[in-house]
Amino acid sequence: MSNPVIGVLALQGDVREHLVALAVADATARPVRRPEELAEIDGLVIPGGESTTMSKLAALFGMQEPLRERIRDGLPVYGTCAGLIMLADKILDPRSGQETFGGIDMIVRRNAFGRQNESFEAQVEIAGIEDGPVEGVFIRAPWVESVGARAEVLAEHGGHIVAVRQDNALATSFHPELTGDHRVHRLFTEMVRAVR
Ligand SMILES: NC(=O)CC[C@H](N)C(=O)O
Repeated sequence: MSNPVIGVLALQGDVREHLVALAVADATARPVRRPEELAEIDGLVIPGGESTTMSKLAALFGMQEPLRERIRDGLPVYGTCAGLIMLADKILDPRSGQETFGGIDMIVRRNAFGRQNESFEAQVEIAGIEDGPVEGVFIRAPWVESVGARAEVLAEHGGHIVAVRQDNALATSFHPELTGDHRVHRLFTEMVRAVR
């Protein structure tokens, strides 16, 4: 079977690293910026960056509503860090006017693990990923305060939820695209294949 086409939302953030990780994980990866491009992809990664800026740019590029709708219709999506925030149905501490795409019934807290200079790496066991823990890179990372009944917690760190899946939506507080270990991207590619 041919590789699934997986877009990386390229409004802002670490797009290039995800494109590389997806290519290693047997996907055809491409940047996505415009609503028309949503018709050409089987799945979408929302990268890390700054969720407040991403929210503004999504509105500016006319992506907010079309993407929200595609996610609601079942487009497989994977959000890392700021991308996790964009997939949350609710932010505990949003900037004024900050919007998300939603898709996962969870409440997130931005910058919960501290500021930039408190960034760290940690071994994270993820349900559904074999062969040991993943090296999680946490950069001004959010955590998930609580999840609704339909969301499944896949990982915790220090007693806080850091990876969640709900149906076709996957989200991690950390950045697996920065480590050279592409098992999380493989998990996502498999999710995309399963619904294609
Ligand atoms: N590395 C990141 O993506 C940081 C996320 C950032 N703190 C935000 O609120 O969007």
